[in-house]
Amino acid sequence: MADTNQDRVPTVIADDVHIVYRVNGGAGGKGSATAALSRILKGRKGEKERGVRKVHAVRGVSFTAYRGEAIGLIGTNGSGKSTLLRAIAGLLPTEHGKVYTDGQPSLLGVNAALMSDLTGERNVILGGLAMGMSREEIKSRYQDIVDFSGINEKGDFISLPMRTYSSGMGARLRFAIAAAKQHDVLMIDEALATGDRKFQIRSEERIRELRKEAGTVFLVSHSNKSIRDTCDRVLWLERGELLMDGPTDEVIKAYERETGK
Ligand SMILES: Nc1ncnc2c1ncn2[C@@H]1O[C@H](COP(=O)(O)OP(=O)(O)OP(=O)(O)O)[C@@H](O)[C@H]1O
Repeated sequence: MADTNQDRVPTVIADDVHIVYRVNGGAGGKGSATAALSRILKGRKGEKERGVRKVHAVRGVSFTAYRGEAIGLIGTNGSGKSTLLRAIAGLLPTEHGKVYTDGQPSLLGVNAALMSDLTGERNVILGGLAMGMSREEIKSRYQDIVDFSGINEKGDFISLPMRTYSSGMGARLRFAIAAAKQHDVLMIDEALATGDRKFQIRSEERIRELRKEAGTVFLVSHSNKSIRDTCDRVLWLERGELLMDGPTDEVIKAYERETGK
């Protein structure tokens, strides 16, 4: 983090953000056919009685992220990390509060949709086009993307359909595609956890480069080591609330004390 606010350019401002999921048929037995039938017989009633359950996943989170920062998101399972990232990416509406972003944030999750029946090669092209790269740009970066992914280290896998890849190989290719482009705000959800150690080191290096190129990087990870190696600031979420926001070392130490991890 820079020392003063003066030269810092904000890239993401979250202002009292609340995210609520609505789940149909979430309450015990309410998704069953008999429950549906009894609802029809009873007539239309309030949301709760129709079996819509609300999950308040993010509760009043506020922070400002600046250009050049790499920010880690930590917290135990279900604490709201992925939900917050998806809201920043504009994929989820806020119930209350607002998210302001400078430029288009890109969310890279291990579940990012690539086409499993198409070859790795076709997916590199499609992924590049989906990120707004031109065909020429993709062509000129193609080899770098394949080399970075390491997919071809053990043979010519890039010309095979992606369904033949292991989950780690798929995640590496997704990361390599996303990292080929300079992003204003790049958000990475657990991508590093799926690669092997060699690939993790390579991707951590790339995250550092992306930061230098003036973007902001968010990283969700359960690996405190990955967070320590790549981030200078950490947001700790618990039950949807922001428990701590500060320098990596301070926050991770407090987190480790609390969770014993
Ligand atoms: N699509 C959804 N519909 C309903 N509830 C959801 C949905 N996705 C997440 N949730 C709920 O929102 C809360 C936060 O989930 P989220 O995935 O954001 O947590 P997380 O911190 O990323 O967890 P993890 O570390 O396990 O990946 C949880 O209670 C979860 O059950």
